[in-house]
Amino acid sequence: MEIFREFTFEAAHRLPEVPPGHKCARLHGHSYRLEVHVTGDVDPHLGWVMDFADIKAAVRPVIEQLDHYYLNEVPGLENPTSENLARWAWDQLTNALPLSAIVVRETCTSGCVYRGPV
Ligand SMILES: Nc1nc2c(c(=O)[nH]1)N=C([C@H](O)[C@H](O)COP(=O)(O)OP(=O)(O)OP(=O)(O)O)CN2
Ligand SMILES: [Zn+2]
Repeated sequence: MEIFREFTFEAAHRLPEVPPGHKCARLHGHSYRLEVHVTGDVDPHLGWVMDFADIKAAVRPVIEQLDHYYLNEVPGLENPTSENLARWAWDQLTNALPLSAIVVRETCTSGCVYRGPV
């Protein structure tokens, strides 16, 4: 079964590789939403895959690197698209959690789903 927990953070970014005149080349910010999905068997006694609190504890140091930062200055996020942010978050968390997906939402209508390297 798959469970998830959602986190939010505020951050600024610009996209350095977009064509000249693209609006996203300009400095701007988002109220990001990061969903961390983990997978596993449901423990028959506890009735859960994992305590949501354990997901929160694992993700906290990741959010602390992002919240109220200029993402372009975070090592590994020099081109902070949703896609690169999802991959970066996966790499940060893959040793701590049995990940199945990372979902990044930049806005209410735009985002990406990363299910790990294939
Ligand atoms: N595939 C991607 N496309 C875009 C990304 C991205 O990370 N991956 N990022 C951006 C910008 O960060 C932009 O701020 C967000 O995009 P967009 O959905 O266009 O945001 P708007 O709220 O401005 O959308 P409108 O509906 O046009 O108002 C761009 N593309
Ligand atoms: Zn943006």
